[in-house]
Amino acid sequence: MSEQELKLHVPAASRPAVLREIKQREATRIRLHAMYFDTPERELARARIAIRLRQEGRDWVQTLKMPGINAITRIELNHPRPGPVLDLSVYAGTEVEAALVAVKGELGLRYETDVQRLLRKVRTRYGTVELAYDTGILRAGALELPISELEFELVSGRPAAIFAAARGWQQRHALVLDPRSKSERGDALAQLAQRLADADAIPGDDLETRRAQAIAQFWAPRGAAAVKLREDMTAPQAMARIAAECLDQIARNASVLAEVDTEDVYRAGNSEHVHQLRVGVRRLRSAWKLFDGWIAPIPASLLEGVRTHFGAFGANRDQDVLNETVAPALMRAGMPVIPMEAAPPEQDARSIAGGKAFQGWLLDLLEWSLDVPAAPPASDGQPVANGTPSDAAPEPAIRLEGGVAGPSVRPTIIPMLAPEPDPQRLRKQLARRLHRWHSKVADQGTQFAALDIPARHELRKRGKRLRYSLAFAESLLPAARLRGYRKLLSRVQDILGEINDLAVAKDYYESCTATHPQAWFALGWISARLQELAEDAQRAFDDLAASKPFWK
Ligand SMILES: O=P(O)(O)OP(=O)(O)OP(=O)(O)O
Repeated sequence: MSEQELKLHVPAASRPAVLREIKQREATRIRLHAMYFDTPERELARARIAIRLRQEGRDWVQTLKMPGINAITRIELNHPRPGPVLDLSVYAGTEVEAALVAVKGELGLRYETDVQRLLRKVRTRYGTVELAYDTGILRAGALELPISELEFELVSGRPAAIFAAARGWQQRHALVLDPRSKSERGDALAQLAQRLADADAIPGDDLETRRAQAIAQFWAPRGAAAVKLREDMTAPQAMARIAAECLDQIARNASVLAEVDTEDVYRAGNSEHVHQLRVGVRRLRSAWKLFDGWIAPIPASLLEGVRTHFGAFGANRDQDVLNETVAPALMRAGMPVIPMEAAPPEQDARSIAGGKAFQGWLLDLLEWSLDVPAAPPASDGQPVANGTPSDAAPEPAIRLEGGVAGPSVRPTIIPMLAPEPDPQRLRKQLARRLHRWHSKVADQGTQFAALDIPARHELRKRGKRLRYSLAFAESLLPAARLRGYRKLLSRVQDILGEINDLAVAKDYYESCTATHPQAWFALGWISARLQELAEDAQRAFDDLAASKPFWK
């Protein structure tokens, strides 16, 4: 059995209004106390399995959950139990038997949840959704985290029903998408409890620092993860897989920035989360370009949202780079202190990340990514590129035409068998496009010294797009050739990145020379460094242009 569900965090300020709205219609209240099990080595969590025993009112239910085919689907096996007795024999002969037989360690209680759940059904035109508003505690050892979330589970109809319901609640109450299940949070909390216990066990006066490091690790930024594509995937399927990965990176960093676990207690979000969120957005935009023409055009609202939000986070990022990278380098080089801060960006990262506009965009993106539409057939009747709409009628194999004026009716004959798709189509398409992109970057790059600033900026963006896209296609391309190429490309990117940071800093220091003459020091230093970097960039591009082809 599988469940389709979306979860939104309810910030403290929104709780009274959410509660009021839930109670407007008849709602059922139930107390849920769940115990989750794993081995000391976290073998179940590593296999992405969660097993719990839960007291639901008076009943006991044993549940196993695993990830399903997409971000909102999970496989769920439920077994009523007479009491708090975990019975693994119920999984004999099921799809999880092999995974459980492989578990070596002894299962034990690892973390618990204690939740008050309010349940209510909502009907939308796409189907019925059950709302569950959970408030309570997640506990692992001596550590606790609050639970405050609204879940939307599909009861009947299409997944669009989940989004139709969730969108309204999200916009009315400023809710925040949180991709983590309770079990994922619980497992991470249990690991933190263990790390803190380990830190305490080692004597030394840096105990506080070690504890602080362990705590910060719990909310560590979510970097880019590898994507595995299969040769037999269609372009929309491949795009969906890539989009899921990018969205996860964006949403997880955003939820830390929105302080979903830490409101008013501890500041978990920092500049690295902003950076990684933006990396996620850039990867997504690169993928959109990579699949351009092979999938249906990206909806205008998604494109517009990406521009606005990326820009807003970008202003925060620029300031972070200035404060954390460029200014310290200038101080090291001897610049006298400038007693002035750059003006803060219009909106800080935390309020953008938790804001209704950005969170609404995330929901739209999630819904789109679950079922990426294929490219519409071109006017000649052929699907564009890799677009193979599954529900479209097959193209006619024979057209009967005749008569001077042409027949009034054109009968269509559908072939008995659809033509066999090329099993390597996706790989070939990707290799061809990446090759083209490489040629363009290499051609422009070898002229680097002669390019003006906007052209260099454009080239940097192309380089990034190529790098992220290569990473997406990596599982289908020859690994050994790719390794060398990737190194050359990231060398180019590092240099261009520094050039970009300095260009931003230059604008800032130029703006303050009148009031702070020390800024002249910064400008002199920056221009000398930019000169060096331009020479490095030229060399790096020449090496890239001379590299062995990665696409063959
Ligand atoms: O009640 P469920 O089965 O939806 O499960 P949950 O206690 O909400 O946990 P999760 O965050 O894993 O869906």
